[in-house]
Amino acid sequence: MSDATRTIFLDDGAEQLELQRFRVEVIEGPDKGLSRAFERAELLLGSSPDCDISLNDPAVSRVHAAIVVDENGYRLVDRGSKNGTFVEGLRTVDIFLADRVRFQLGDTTLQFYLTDEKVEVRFSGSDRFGNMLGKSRAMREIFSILERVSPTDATVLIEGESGTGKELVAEAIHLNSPRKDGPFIVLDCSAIARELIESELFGHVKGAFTGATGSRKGAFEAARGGTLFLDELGELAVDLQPKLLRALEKREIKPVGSNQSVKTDVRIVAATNRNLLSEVKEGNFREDLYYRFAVIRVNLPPLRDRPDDIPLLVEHFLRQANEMTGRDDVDIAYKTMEKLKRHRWPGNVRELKNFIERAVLLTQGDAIETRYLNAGEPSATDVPEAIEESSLPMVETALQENLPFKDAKNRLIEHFEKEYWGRLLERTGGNVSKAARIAGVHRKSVEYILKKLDLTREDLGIS
Ligand SMILES: Nc1ncnc2c1ncn2[C@@H]1O[C@H](COP(=O)(O)OP(=O)(O)OP(=O)(O)O)[C@@H](O)[C@H]1O
Repeated sequence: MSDATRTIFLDDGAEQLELQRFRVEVIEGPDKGLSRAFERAELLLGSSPDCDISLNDPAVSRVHAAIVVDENGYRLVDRGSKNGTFVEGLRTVDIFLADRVRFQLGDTTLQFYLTDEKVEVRFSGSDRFGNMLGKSRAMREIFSILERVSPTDATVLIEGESGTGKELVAEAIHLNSPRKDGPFIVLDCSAIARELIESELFGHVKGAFTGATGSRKGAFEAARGGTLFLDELGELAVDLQPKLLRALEKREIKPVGSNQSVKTDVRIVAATNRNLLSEVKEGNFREDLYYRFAVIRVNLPPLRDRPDDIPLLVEHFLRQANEMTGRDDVDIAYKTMEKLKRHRWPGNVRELKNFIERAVLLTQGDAIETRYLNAGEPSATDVPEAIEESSLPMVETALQENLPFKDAKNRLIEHFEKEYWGRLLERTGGNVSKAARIAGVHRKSVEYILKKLDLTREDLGIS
């Protein structure tokens, strides 16, 4: 056990890690002079703006290495970087750090310092918060924060890549707050036309603009007594930001076209998959508004950084998929689970959930297979030419309609599935069992897919 850290087990099953605050400084390289102190159980170093120490060094990988703290001490762990992590000229994968140790990532040299200040980090004793599951230390640290902040009225900012569970966290905060019997209103700042967003947020009075034939309540009013979840906050137009700031600070709003203020009664939770601090630096997001939101920040790590959560999630989604498809026999082999733990999951938990659902549908035996899993992130060369060509017009339309990426992708997949099953059933003369055999899926799955795609026998020309 290290002198600088120790874990205490608390009565409610929670753990508390006592550690010495530490500092990392760039000694050599493009970011020379950069120095930051931390009191966290894990932090990331790399060239991605989402890393805790973000380096402008082209020889550094996006997520290059991590500093992980536990009761054994402070470890420097290489995260599969291209050019390696070095200590004293030796390439290292996982090494304990002591005060003043220097290490090298790409062309950057950094130094680790322990400060005299002691801090405590808590991990929940539970592997769920609301409908959110997770047993990794990173998630249990987040659950512990959520357990403490949910019952208050504090504004919370949830950050994380697409599919990491931001909306689920927002919902769980609401359901664990005294406002749980009030409304939970979601406003996706990226999905509303620029000229309508002010009225969507604050409402409008009759005649406020052309087409405003009556007055209408906005999201702040609709969420009265409950929680307002502002999704994709980073997409909010800069000229609307001062109005939102005013609404948060004064706790009052002015509907468009009215000069009377109305007192609000909402708890605000916001989410973003952009790094808002970089948006502040780029001038796309107001600094004062950022700090108004950043009082409590919850940063959901990508799934690839918490493989310990995968078995729990897989079992949960497997149960759901078995129920949904009316099958109760599909299971998972140990080796398959290990493969899933190593996969990179660029679409995070959403992708894992979809994968399990698809795998259950397509599996003929009683164990899910990984042959439907891409080995890595899909690249342009993975796309067969014919699909590439036929999907182009849909991509064009989606871009013209400003459709969010997720919706555009789902539309494309749905289109493909309809075409695929339509043509296959045409070939088999409407024989579902034969189509299932050719496609290599269970007959029940085909019936489920047809129902899901809303394809009737008539559409398919089956008599
Ligand atoms: N920890 C978790 N436990 C159980 N289900 C999860 C977890 N995280 C995410 N999910 C599920 O994954 C899917 C995606 O989650 P969610 O929509 O909350 O992600 P998001 O971060 O808001 O995504 P986006 O930024 O694309 O809107 C949902 O079906 C959600 O229920």
